[in-house]
Parts: sequence; structure tokens; C-alpha cells
Amino acid sequence: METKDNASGAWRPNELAAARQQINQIDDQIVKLLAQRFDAVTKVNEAKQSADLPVMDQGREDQVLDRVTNKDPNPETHVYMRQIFETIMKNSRDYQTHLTNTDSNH
Ligand SMILES: C=C(O[C@@H]1C=C(C(=O)O)C=C[C@H]1O)C(=O)O
Repeated sequence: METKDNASGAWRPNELAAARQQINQIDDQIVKLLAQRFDAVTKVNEAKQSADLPVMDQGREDQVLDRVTNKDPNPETHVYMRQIFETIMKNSRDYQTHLTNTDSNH
């Protein structure tokens, strides 16, 4: 992606549109991957329900946060990556609670 291009250093409108287009494409991939993650979460939830384990597993969440943060190549965004995954896992837990509450077997 090109950076600033005109004399004042501002982005030109077509560059802004192109960058937003790139963001749209990335967002599409993120949604697909998150849908797959939620699907995997349903399987974890079923296993935990059968074993009578709680939804929250702080040790596992700490592991996930360390793992994904270390995969981020930009150290400046580690803090934001961590917050994003904290939010993803909070929603994963909320989804599991919803699944358990709407489970026809209980
Ligand atoms: C999915 C799980 O349930 C919760 C959500 C997690 C996640 O979304 O990664 C991790 C740990 C648990 O607090 C799990 O136990 O693996």
C-alpha cells in the first residue's frame, strides 16, 4: 500500500478508498475465521458440559493471550492484540453460557 502522496503529505481520496477496501477484505476474512472459532467453541463447550467443567478457564485464557501476542510481529500493537483477544474470549464465554441456557437437554 502506498503512503502519503501529495505535497502536503495528506492521503488522496483514492488512496483512502483503497485502504478501506483492503480493510473490508481483511474484515471479511476475520468474520469467516471468527465464525470457525465460534464453531470450535461449541465443541469445547459440549466436552466441558459432559465433564461438568466450568465455562471459564483462566489458565487456558492466559495461554491463549501469551500465544497470540507473541505471534504479532509488531511489538507496538501487542497491547491491542491482547485486548482484542480478551474481548474474543469474553464473547466466547458469553456464547457458551447462551448455548448452555438454550440447550434442549437440560
Ligand atoms: C473455549 C473455552 O472456554 C473459555 C473460552 C476460551 C476461548 O475462547 O479461547 C478459553 C478458555 C475458557 O475461558 C475453553 O475452555 O477452551
